[in-house]
Amino acid sequence: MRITVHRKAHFNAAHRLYRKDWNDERNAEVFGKCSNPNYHGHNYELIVSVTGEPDPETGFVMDLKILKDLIYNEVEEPFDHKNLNLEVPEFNDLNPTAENIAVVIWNKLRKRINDKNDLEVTLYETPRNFVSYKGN
Ligand SMILES: Nc1nc2c(c(=O)[nH]1)N=C([C@H](O)[C@H](O)COP(=O)(O)OP(=O)(O)OP(=O)(O)O)CN2
Ligand SMILES: [Zn+2]
Repeated sequence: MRITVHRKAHFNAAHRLYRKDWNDERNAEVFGKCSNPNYHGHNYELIVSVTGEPDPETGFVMDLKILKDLIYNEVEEPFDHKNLNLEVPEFNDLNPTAENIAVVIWNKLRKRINDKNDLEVTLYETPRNFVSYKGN
C-alpha cells in the first residue's frame, strides 16, 4: 500500500522574469509586468508530497517533522525574503519562473529524500497560478 504525505510551506520572494540576452523591450513584450527591471514580489505557497509504503513499525511514510526541517533548510531559509535573481545562486543564469523554481526545489529535496519514495512539488506563485513537478 502506497500513500502520500504532504507538507505545506511558505516563502516570500522578489524576482524579475527576463533573459539577459534580450533587451528590456523584448523582455517586457514576452514577460509583461513580471519583467519590471525594479523587481516585484510574490507570496509563494509550496506543497511537498512524498509517496511510499508506510513503515510497519512507525506507520510513517516519512516523519513529517523531518520533512518540515528539510523544507526549512533547503527552501525557506535560502529563498524567504530574498531576491531570487540576485541572492539565490541557482537563478544566476536561470529565469525564476514558477516552473524553474519548482524544478530547483524538487532537485534540492530529491537528494535528501529516500530513493524508495516518490516526490512531487506543487508551487503556487499566486493564488490562481501554480505548477507541479514530479521529476521527468
Ligand atoms: N508559465 C508561466 N507563466 C507566467 C509565470 C510563470 O512563472 N510561468 N509568471 C508570471 C508572473 O510572474 C505572475 O505569476 C503573474 O502575476 P499576476 O498576473 O499578478 O498573477 P495572476 O494572474 O494570478 O493575477 P490575476 O489577479 O489573476 O490577474 C506570468 N506568467
Ligand atoms: Zn512575478
